[in-house]
Amino acid sequence: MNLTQALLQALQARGATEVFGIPGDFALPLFLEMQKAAVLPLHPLSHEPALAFAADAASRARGGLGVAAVTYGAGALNLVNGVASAYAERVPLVILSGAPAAHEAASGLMLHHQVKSLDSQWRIFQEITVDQARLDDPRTAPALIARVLDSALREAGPVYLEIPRDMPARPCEPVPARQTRPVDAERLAACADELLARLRQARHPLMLVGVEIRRYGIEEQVAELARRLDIPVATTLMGRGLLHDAGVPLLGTYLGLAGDAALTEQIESSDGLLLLGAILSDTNFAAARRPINFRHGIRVWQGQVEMGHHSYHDVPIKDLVEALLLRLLTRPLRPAAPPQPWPAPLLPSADAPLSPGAIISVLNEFQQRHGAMPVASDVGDCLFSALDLAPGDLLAPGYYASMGYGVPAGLGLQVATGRRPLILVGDGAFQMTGWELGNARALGVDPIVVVFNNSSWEMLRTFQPEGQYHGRGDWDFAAMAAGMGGAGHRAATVGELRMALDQALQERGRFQLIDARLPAGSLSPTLSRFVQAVKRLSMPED
Ligand SMILES: Cc1ncc(Cc2c([C@H](C)O)sc(CCOP(=O)(O)OP(=O)(O)O)c2C)c(N)n1
Ligand SMILES: [Mg+2]
Repeated sequence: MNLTQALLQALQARGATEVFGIPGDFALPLFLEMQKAAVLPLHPLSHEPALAFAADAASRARGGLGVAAVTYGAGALNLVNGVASAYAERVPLVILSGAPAAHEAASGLMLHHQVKSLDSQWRIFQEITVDQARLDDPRTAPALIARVLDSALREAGPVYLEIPRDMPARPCEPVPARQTRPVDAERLAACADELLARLRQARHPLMLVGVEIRRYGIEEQVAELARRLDIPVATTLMGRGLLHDAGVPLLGTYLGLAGDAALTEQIESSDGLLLLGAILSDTNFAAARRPINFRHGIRVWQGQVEMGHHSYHDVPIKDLVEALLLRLLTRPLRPAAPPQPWPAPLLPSADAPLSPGAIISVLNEFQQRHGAMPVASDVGDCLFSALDLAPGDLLAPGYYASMGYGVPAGLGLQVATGRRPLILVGDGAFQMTGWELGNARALGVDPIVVVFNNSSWEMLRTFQPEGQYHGRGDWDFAAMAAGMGGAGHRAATVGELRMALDQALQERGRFQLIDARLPAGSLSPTLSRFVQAVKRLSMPED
């Protein structure tokens, strides 16, 4: 066995099902050994930012590790934004970067792709990953790989492996199997007992769930916990789509002033708010009608459990939920609530012009007729619109909010799960990474893409109408599809969009690109409310 085979087997054992990559001379030996090993399929894309987004989505959609492989310097540094997104969004991504061989590093010459020093790249990735290792000795490589990959899964974050180009073919021992750290049983018991006591004392307990319950694969257990606690559940913006088919009475998504007023009141007035795996971010809580006093609640995040003025450390969320369930065995289990039928969307008339809201109504009606599809959304008003989609699988960088995520994420989702996705993307974001659709044929995937085309960076114009630089011009995206191996559709009315979606669904084997033409200035209802909320919050109370 060589180092590459050992590495790939360890990745596969920890849930990876593919590698997205773009080689370069410092990574060619690694790519050739990956090809020879044939442990994981190797999927090239066109630009490194897409590698990170595709691997991110693969991990979110199926669980386990996502993997992106690049060359040193120009390749790896092109990946930085996507890795930073995975760090912020808590995604276990593995970056494999080629690097100069030991004798090259010792040559004393400035090497091509080098920045300030040969360690510059290492230092940059230290800042955006939870663990790193340089595999420059086959004797230490197995233990280093095991430690770093286990860090990615334990902390739900990206990790960095630097592989000098004289190492991939070196003989190497297998990588040890995954090790999970023992949890202090006494601390776990004390924490679970106090948490339940606080919930029992509360008159209006409520559970607000976030991304960690997906990252640690505990959605089913959390649904059972909600049933046994017999308390209502809501999701944060980032947690939208969680528990949607878990048979719990979901109240909806908390959006503060930008969301449902009754739900906002119920959450902000709860005297026993259990924040389970949710990040305390502005996207989740900035639009609060009144600041939530988390001291009165319980916050479970990144292995910490905060209650009142004290916290328990090293209490993994998965172990905590299991401990709580064990303490609730005596309570009658409520039968799983039937999934709530999503209200039949009221479709505007067929000749009505499109708006973000109308697009969502058509998509909800389309999915009601043909079955739910997983959704990958980019950042822009398409993401705010997506919050009005019927609850379903939704992948989006709602917190880090980098544009360019949607198309690569949809490709990664279908490669990793085989499920055909709907991709929602603005025209501005499509201009960044939409061209990766040209790889759909080679990847064997055929997503249905809806471009929210308002010829503008409309979110920015909403916040700054006086800006003269928000216009993006009239790009004919439908005409561009054929050149990339897909089918293009253009829709300006509700009827045209509905027909384009039905046609798109009928055709398999080619991606479908629907250029949904939006009148200038049309905003989704949720973004309009969000903008009003942010403006209200930024004006000091008079
Ligand atoms: C990579 C990247 N660059 C810049 C931004 C800032 C930004 C937004 C956020 C605020 O950071 S929203 C937005 C415009 C998006 O345009 P489009 O995709 O057409 O969507 P829409 O027209 O619906 O706004 C930009 C440039 C970003 N989020 N990500
Ligand atoms: Mg736009």
